[in-house]
Amino acid sequence: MSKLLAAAFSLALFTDLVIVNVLELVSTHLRGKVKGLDGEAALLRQWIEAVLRCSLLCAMFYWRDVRERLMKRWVLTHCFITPVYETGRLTVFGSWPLEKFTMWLVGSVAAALGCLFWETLLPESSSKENKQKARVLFMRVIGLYKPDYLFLIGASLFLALAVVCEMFIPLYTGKLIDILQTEYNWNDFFSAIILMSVFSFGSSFSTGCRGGLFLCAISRFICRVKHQLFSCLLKQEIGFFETTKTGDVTCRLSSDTNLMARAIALNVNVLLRTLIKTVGMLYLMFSLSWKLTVLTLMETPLTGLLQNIYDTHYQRLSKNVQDSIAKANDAAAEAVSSIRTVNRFNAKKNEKCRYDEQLMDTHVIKTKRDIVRAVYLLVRRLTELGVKVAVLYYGRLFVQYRQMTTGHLVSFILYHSDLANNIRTLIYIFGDMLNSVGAAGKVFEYLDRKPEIITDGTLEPEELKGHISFQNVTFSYPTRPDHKVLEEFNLELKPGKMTALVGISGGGKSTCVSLLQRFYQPQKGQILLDGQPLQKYEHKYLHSKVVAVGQEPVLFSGTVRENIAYGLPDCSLQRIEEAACKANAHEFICQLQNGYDTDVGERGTLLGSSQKQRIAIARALIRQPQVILLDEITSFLDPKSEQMIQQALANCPNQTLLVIAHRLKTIEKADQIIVLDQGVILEQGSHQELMKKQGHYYKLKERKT
Ligand SMILES: Nc1ncnc2c1ncn2[C@@H]1O[C@H](COP(=O)(O)OP(=O)(O)OP(=O)(O)O)[C@@H](O)[C@H]1O
Repeated sequence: MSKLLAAAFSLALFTDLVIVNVLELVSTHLRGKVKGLDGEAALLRQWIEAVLRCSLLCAMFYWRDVRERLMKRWVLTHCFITPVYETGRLTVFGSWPLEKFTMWLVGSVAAALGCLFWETLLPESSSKENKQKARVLFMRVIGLYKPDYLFLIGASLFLALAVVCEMFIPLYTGKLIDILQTEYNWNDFFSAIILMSVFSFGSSFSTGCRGGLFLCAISRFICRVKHQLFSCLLKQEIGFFETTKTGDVTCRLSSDTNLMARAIALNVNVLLRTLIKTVGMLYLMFSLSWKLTVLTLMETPLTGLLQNIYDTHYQRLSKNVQDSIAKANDAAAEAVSSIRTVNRFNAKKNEKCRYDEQLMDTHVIKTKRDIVRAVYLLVRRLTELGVKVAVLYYGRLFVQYRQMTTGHLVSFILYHSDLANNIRTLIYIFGDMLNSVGAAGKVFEYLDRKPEIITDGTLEPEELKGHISFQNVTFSYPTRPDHKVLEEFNLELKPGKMTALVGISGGGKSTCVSLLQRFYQPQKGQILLDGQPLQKYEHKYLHSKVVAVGQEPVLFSGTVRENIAYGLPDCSLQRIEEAACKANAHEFICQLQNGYDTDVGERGTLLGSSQKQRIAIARALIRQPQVILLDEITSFLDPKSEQMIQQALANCPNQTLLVIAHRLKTIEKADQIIVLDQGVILEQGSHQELMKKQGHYYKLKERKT
């Protein structure tokens, strides 16, 4: 593509050179002599020539795609740069022409640089699709701001007022200088002072009001969006959280929602202020001296190009610095968390070296980043200085030739120092707004996401037997779609009976429990509860009738009472105590310092494993479930604690129990034992039957004892 572009560029350049020569010959032939570039007639001829060259080049080359549009931009600039320059030069300086072909060459280079500048500065402009997307997102964010429109309108009005007041201050400073230079009368002096004070007060007052209103709107917006986003996230299926990194989710909730709010409120605020100020200042500067204004504007493209190049490099290096710091932190954290292993292998020196290397890496990248910043600042300051010197030089000349007063020059200089900052802000804010809109895109992605597991079931029968049957279930996890954990799997859990799932690790036992809780949806087949597919049951009802207790139950920081009644806000203490009694937990809870009001600590760290398990069982039993799923709940317990849990389970004789256990001793009393391997049932029967058979169960039992 770039080769094609270079060829097209060279061909166009060559063709143009030919056209220019032919036009020159024709013109010489018609007039009989070569005309210089001075004078209005020559200027008119240049404009006509430019139109002719441009039309001929456009007719010869047919430009379609983005890159070729770049050529079109170049041809337009290339053809018209000379007449535009000449028009400006003749108006400002009178006469001072360049030689014809030097001018052509300068024009070509300037046009190429201009196009390059455009491409580098505004690369997004070439992608219509991106622009369209950004616009749609922008409008959606505006829509979300609807409840805060009053705040935003008020803030915008104050903003406009503040900017207008601010703009007049330099003008009156200049006026004051002019008044002081002449034989002034006190009236003029005082009225100028009063006006300046009014503008200063108006500007500060409006800025304060504007800031307050904007911040209020932003804060309300962020709260609303975070609430919506969090509700949407909670509705998503478990598979979503497995395929999405936790960091991504928290990032959407924290920084992206903030960025999104900034996209409209703060950025629009800054954009509006800078835009009004820039336009107003340009107007006032033009009225003070249009020649000096044109001179100062020459700095703009250069500043833009510089800022863009700097931003690209600085952002890349900043990201590298962040990555490198993260690596250094990881190295330190790993060494500290595994300090026993480090000591055991006497690897302190190695760890020190590893950490030092990472620190050195960070230092090198940081130095590179700082050099880039220093060079940028140097070039920027030099450019600013150059323009300032030019403004002062020409300003002095204009004052000398009485084309402007000293006061006007002072006002102009005050505006000029602000103008450069404003233009830089305008360039920066454009990129920042696209970034923020990008963040909004990510937030909307989550807000719009429909959970893959639909929870619109309505069945809520008063009586439930707890008869479960897996019918030809085929399932693979969303993170590993090619690995079938269950294939054409069939299983029956009889009501009021205890079924035990045993087998070697990875056989698919816990997967059955997850499917019964509807954490995932099987790809094929169905799971029936009392003859009805699980999805037909009302979501909350299902989760109160089918409950699970895991190997390491998670308790939340709060009291014992809050943990048992988790998710049941209006539960009475009597119900809580009943559940605790059934779970064999009441006794130990009463012995705790504050009984049911004892704090369990973060994730229940203040309780022992068996105590946590029994609270988790109480939390399950309080819902009066009909199906209880127990996934290796006694694995880590000592025999006494295990016995307590067994007693607790004996208190639920009418429930359907599905027990997963590695300690086969705990499930000997089960009504049926199922041996599972690679998602396939190898054997099933009672303990006695399976022992008699001397098959897989027998071997497992032998291995474990
Ligand atoms: N969330 C998950 N995402 C992807 N694969 C998973 C996930 N959970 C389990 N697996 C895989 O599914 C298969 C069955 O796992 P499962 O946990 O159901 O077996 P298990 O019999 O309960 O094993 P264990 O006794 O070790 O708990 C294994 O190959 C496992 O690696």
